Amino acid sequence: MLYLWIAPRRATSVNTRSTRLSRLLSYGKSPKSNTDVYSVISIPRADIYRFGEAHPSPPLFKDVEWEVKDGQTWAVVGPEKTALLETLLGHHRVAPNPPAGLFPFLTARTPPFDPHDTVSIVSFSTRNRRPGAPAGGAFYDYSARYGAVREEDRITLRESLPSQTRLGEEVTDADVRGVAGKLELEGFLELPLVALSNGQTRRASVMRELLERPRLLILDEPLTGLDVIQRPILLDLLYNLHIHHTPRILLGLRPQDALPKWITHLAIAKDGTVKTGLRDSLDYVVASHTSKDGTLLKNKTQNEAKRGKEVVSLKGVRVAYHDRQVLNDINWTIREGDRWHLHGPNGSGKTTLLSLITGDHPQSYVQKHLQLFGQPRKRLATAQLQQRIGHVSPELYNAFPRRQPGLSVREAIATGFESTFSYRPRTQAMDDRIDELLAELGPAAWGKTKDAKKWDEQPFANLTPGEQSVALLLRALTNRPSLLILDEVFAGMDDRMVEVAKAYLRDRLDETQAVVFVTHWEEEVPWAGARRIRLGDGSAELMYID
Ligand SMILES: Nc1ncnc2c1ncn2[C@@H]1O[C@H](COP(=O)(O)OP(=O)(O)OP(=O)(O)O)[C@@H](O)[C@H]1O
Repeated sequence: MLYLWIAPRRATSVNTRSTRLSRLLSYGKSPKSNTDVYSVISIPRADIYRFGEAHPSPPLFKDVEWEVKDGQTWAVVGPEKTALLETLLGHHRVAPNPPAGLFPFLTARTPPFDPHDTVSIVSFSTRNRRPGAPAGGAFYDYSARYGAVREEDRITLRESLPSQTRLGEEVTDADVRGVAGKLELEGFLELPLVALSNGQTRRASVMRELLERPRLLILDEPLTGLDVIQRPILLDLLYNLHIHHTPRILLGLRPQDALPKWITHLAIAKDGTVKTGLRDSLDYVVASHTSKDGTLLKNKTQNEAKRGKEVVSLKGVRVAYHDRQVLNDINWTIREGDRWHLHGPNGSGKTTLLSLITGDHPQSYVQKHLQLFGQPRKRLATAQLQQRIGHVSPELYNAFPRRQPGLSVREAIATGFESTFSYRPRTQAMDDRIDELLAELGPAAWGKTKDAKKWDEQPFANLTPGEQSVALLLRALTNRPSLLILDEVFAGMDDRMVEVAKAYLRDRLDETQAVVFVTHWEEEVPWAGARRIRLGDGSAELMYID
């Protein structure tokens, strides 16, 4: 067993504790001196196995030697980083068991802390079920946030916060305001959770964990979905928390995440090994994800004079919730063959704007000018509209059904033909199209040769998060839709999957297909000459590069 110690609940007064929580979360204090320097993480030399797998099955990692000392700042990187982080959470077996426990700083103290109570993870690589979503993996209606909020979705951010820490201490209003302020969430505390944007939701998850006051907080891919302004704010906050031990922080970073300056050490999990050491002593290069050939769009339809027919036309579009104006007077025309990069800070209204185009937003019916595929939105049934749009988004990813055993990968991809979320019988032509897409974008293309043939037969829910993202991209492509909306489409994918998907989007789409690509990472955009539309302060700014 991984966790050897059970900590007795501590009996310190609630008020003293919560005052201390507020104090420790504040900036500008020097770290407390720590004469008892314990190892934070210790794996002297061990192999790591999946639980339940009999000897002599090959280990997940062989000959791991990893020691994280107080005062060091570590990031875990590499294609197998999530498995290494899972090991810290007790999901895998460490053999032999580290004699002082995996976390000597917790277990070597008197009385010891139980890591179950004091080590937490916020993971954006394996996405969590949205609070309020049905248990058991059934599909839920992610468009609920756009209409009248239902009773069960009414829970606000403030109501979703813990009232007690992991160790039973009270979380006060001052604690909540302190953390909300640092994560720029003060203005959202009274909003229903469903109303929060993707970036706001991610910051809210970090907030919840901080209020629970773990002793070690692991953040897997914390920069996913954050805009360029929020990234340094979050990293600064994490660094300050780390040096004050409130709590200690361990980061899991994606290949394209620049290493924060304050990271001193790396653990690289790759090919069944874990290399550890000072960051400069290891051979680790951040992936650039820029287009390999760097050429501008060859597609002639980017030229204004030769642009194709209108696919979407918006004039004077507005969306407001009570006194909160989210979109104000937006004008935008998308034409056949266009490649758009839609960007803007977290909460600027990107998802809202796209939900008008996909017909998910009830206010799409009341816009003065919203023409889709040459017709007013009102004249198009939503189902008919959605069959012409291939759509990937974090909201759709989270809502996609993951019942066990549920849909197979092939069945999940096939739901794209009718833009549904449940099993539909397939024709031979549909299977042929799926085979074609699998050959170009599936496991054989990103180098997973083992079991590649059977990849599409397994349950969708069993895929890794990156593989699920690939399957949902295939789902969006099945119908050769006139409009593709790709919102954070590469989330969770590894380097190779991203390269393959980018090459496909660059070279294999039909000339007439229009694409709206949403990302906070400029380097993810597959086309060097994409048009740009930026949202901010409720309005839009257009940039054409021809
Ligand atoms: N029902 C609602 N009531 C009040 N505000 C809402 C509601 N729904 C959305 N909002 C607000 O509208 C704003 C725009 O949200 P949206 O999801 O469109 O942002 P975004 O640009 O996609 O953000 P991100 O980059 O974080 O995904 C957010 O500030 C959000 O809190």
